[in-house]
Amino acid sequence: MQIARVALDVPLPQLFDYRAEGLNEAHLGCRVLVPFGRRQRVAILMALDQHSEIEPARLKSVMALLDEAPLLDSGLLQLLTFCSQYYQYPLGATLFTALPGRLRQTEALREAMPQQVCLTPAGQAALAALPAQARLQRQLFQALQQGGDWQVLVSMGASAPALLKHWLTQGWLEPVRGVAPELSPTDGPTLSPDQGHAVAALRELGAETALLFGITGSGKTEVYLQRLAEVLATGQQGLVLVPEINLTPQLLQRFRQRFPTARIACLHSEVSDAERAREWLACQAGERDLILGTRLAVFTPLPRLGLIVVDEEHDASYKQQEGLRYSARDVAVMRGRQAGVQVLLGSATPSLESWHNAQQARYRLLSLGQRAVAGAQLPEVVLLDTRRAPLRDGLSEALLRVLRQQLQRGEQSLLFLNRRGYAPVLFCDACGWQASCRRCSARLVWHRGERRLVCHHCGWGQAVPQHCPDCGNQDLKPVGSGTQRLEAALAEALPEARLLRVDRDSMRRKGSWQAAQQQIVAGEADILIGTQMLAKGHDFPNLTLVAVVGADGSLYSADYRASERLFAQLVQVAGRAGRADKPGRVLVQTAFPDHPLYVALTRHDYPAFAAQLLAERAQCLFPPLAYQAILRAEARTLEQALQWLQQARQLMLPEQAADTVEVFEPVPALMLRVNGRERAQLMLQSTTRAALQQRLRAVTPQLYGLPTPGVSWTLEVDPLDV
Ligand SMILES: Nc1ncnc2c1ncn2[C@@H]1O[C@H](COP(=O)(O)OP(=O)(O)OP(=O)(O)O)[C@@H](O)[C@H]1O
Ligand SMILES: [Zn+2]
Repeated sequence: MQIARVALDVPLPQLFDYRAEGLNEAHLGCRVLVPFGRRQRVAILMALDQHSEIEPARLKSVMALLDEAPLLDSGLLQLLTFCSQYYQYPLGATLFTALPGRLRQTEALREAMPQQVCLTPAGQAALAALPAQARLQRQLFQALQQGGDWQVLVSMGASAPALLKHWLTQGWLEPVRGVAPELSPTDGPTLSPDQGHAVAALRELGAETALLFGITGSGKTEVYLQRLAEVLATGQQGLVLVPEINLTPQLLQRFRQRFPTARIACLHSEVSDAERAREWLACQAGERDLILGTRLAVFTPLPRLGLIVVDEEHDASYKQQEGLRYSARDVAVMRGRQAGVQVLLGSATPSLESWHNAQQARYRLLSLGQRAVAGAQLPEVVLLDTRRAPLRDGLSEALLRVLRQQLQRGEQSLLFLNRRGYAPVLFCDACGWQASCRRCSARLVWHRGERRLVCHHCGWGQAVPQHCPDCGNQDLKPVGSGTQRLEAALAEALPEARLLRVDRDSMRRKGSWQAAQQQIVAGEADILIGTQMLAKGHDFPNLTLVAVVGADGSLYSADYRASERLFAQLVQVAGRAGRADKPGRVLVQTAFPDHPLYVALTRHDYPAFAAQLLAERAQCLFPPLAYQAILRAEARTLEQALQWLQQARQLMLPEQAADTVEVFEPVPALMLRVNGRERAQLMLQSTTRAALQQRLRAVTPQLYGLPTPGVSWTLEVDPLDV
């Protein structure tokens, strides 16, 4: 009896056995339909076997084979199997994460058909002697002599679809791998010496990983374009990953302009399900040359892959925060290694992980030290000491003065504050009451426009109370500033300025961000007020001043990654100033002007700052000098969560004292309550990745066996937020 071992999209770590006749090795990676519980489900065929642990009487049968050719080729299966093991996430759920939503269901079958087919030699032989009365078959055979469009062929007769599918399964037809059009990229600018050196080095490097460290505006994108042109010219596919917020129409435009004849797939969160499935299949059929996408695009099937680029490789959005908690950057590096293609990571502020790898010569380091546009300089960074300057609504008089000068000169300014809403705290100074969320251990943020208090963690909200619910005091005070408050204060102080606020609240409607960008480029706004949405990757030529306010809060955070992030953020936002011919300036309002982070910022010295952070991490044994995994549990009460983690810890403890994996005590999470559930976590840590992986592999399967009344748990490898 033949057994099919299949992967299902369920939160269980094993594969499932079914009886299956008529399947063979060529079907591995195809989808099949199987009964599961009371339902039918789509599964992926992973292995064929003659034996099963399940008694024959209890084995159910595969109901149908859904694909003619594997949906996941052996390379992707290998990559996803690795991800499942590395991230300790069930294989089935991992595979289904990689599939576009449509292809996880049976309905998508029509779309899974090839676009173009042609006869194989076997097909030529088998169909040459068709009897005269088989009219439709003869017509199809005739039409197929030149190869044919699937949609046209299936419409030739009522039974044409069935016939063609049958011929496909017989191996008489095969999908036509799209023939790449003549690729003639338009010319880019003459490369700067740094850029030229980087491109030459990458050409020599072969299938390794390189870190392109280039200051903002140094022309990293130009280096990617150059390398992609070379790769595409040899008929290979290029995969470019960017953070969600950077995948703008402008960026796509830049790629289209350079590669006018290339077939470009654009995969991001606003692409519809149907579109995503279509593009995915087109990539798989080799009918796309260039793939521009966000995190999830790292799993796109690419039979002719020749280069992977990860732009802004330090960006936190490459990390998936639910389900399969993968880092798309790390998966890209792994994919490159498995597929034997080069991976190019780029950033002005590399993650310490990548920087460390480059220092250790695991990655090849390439640097761009100058701005690309002739004459463009890095902006001067000036610290505004607020210790002696009173702030009104978060703004100092010195800052207002500079903003006024900017207005007179007709140049744009950007005010950066990474906190939306009006004020982060609503406070009663009679009794000390603060508005806080009922379901989270978080304060409610006052959104003045909507007259509401909103929790930024769970979304719960309420109307702003007229008086203090504890003591009745009517004089409730907003404490601290969000973007809305800055906007209101500026409207009062500089009534003649045209203000534009850019944050997740003001840009909620689809298309509004795009409209705002056009407005900025057209010079229809004088002062931009924004969160990190405004910080990244944009080129606004008339923007000459960036002012940073309210950044001090992240300097002394409990999260050891906070200062790495703040630095990256400030370099990014500072990099928006003076990108064209006018020089730019950056002002930072701070009460800690001697802090090493700000000092490094004024000197534009990422390497010095990185060296200092790495020294600190080495001292405390934090990543990248150690490897971590976090086991999180949540329940109605903290007690339950901690208890479950205690049991888990017993399983996880090392058997020998010499073991290098540390398993810490469970502790309450920094944000204890979210959405009415209480959370706790325990950390595993080791100085070697292999030891940590080995321990996780040994114990994770047992976690599924622990009793979990009311407790839900997740395991995260290489967590970014601890
Ligand atoms: N060799 C060159 N000669 C002239 N202009 C160039 C050259 N390379 C890039 N540029 C221009 O310089 C500007 C910045 O380049 P690019 O966007 O590639 O930089 P980047 O390093 O990716 O920037 P950032 O990381 O700050 O977003 C762009 O307007 C680009 O067209
Ligand atoms: Zn909440």
